[in-house]
Amino acid sequence: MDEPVLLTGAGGRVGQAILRGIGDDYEWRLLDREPLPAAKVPTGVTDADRYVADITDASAVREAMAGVGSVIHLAGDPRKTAPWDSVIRNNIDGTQVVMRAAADAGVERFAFASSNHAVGGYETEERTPDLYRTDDDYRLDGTELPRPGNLYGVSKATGEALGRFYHDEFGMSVVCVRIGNLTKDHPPREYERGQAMWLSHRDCAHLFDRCLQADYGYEIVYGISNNDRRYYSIERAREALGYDPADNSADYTFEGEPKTEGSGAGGGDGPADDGEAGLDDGPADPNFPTDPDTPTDGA
Ligand SMILES: NC(=O)C1=CN([C@@H]2O[C@H](COP(=O)(O)OP(=O)(O)OC[C@H]3O[C@@H](n4cnc5c(N)ncnc54)[C@H](O)[C@@H]3O)[C@@H](O)[C@H]2O)C=CC1
Ligand SMILES: O=C1O[C@H](COP(=O)(O)O)[C@@H](O)[C@H](O)[C@H]1O
Repeated sequence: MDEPVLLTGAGGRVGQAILRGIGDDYEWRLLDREPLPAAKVPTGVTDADRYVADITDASAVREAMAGVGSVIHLAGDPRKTAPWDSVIRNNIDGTQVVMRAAADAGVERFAFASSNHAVGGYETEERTPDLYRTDDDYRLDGTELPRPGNLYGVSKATGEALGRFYHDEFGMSVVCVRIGNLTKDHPPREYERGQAMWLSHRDCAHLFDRCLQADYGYEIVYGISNNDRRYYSIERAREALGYDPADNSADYTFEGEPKTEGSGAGGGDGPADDGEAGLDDGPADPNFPTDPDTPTDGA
């Protein structure tokens, strides 16, 4: 696959985890409404391949989309407390603009950053906190109906429905990745839910790499590491995409320290953050105030 890959939201946490892991493997078009500092851009990406644009700007998105073979669409408001006006604009309208431009440009593969919050409503009082524990065998596998627990989750479920539409009507291959909780170097600290849905940086890069390589029609998969604690199945991601995660939150203490000194996470494969030097995390989007109850440590 030699055509460029458009990455929206390239300057954010997920975008940087992807670029740190597979930044040298593709010809990128990077789009973000915030200008990307050099430290966030892989070597080899020219100024001409960097787009400072809002995803609701259809003509700017079409310009960035010209000649693109695949899209990873991350840009949006990531806050679970995001108000309706923001999710309507950034997550729903923005996703419609990006998917429409992709379908019109004949894009082959489209990976959409959905979220655990599209199904947060399954975490009922009766099921929690047992759900987050190793000995509980309840699993969501992507075939269940969306059950958002907030308006942000509604916007992600809507993005999944838009993907279904663009697959059925335009033949575009679409994978919706219900991302869990991405943190760098270690799972979320002292947070059972977060440890059950941890996605390490290297597993994140590997998963989106598979989204760019595999053959699929329309898929909904869960984007978490190979955690012992889990209530999301990763079987569909394995089968449909060839996802083979390396990390497991069980390799860390509840406080986030590696259990085996010197081995890092993943059973001796080196530290979980084994990405390229030169790219930094940077702040999350300055336009969106941080969720008051979201741990930002290590993200
Ligand atoms: N970080 C996580 O653990 C999870 C993230 N996600 C989803 O993954 C995607 C990326 O999330 P993060 O990287 O954590 O967020 P982030 O806030 O760190 O990055 C988002 C990036 O998108 C850009 N952006 C936002 N709205 C835009 C717009 N209208 N036009 C152009 N650029 C825009 C921002 O400038 C920022 O660089 C989001 O869609 C989020 O909902 C889903 C589940 C978990
Ligand atoms: O969709 C998202 O989910 C993660 C995990 O949710 P949380 O409620 O356990 O914090 C969140 O950290 C991230 O900001 C959000 O985009």
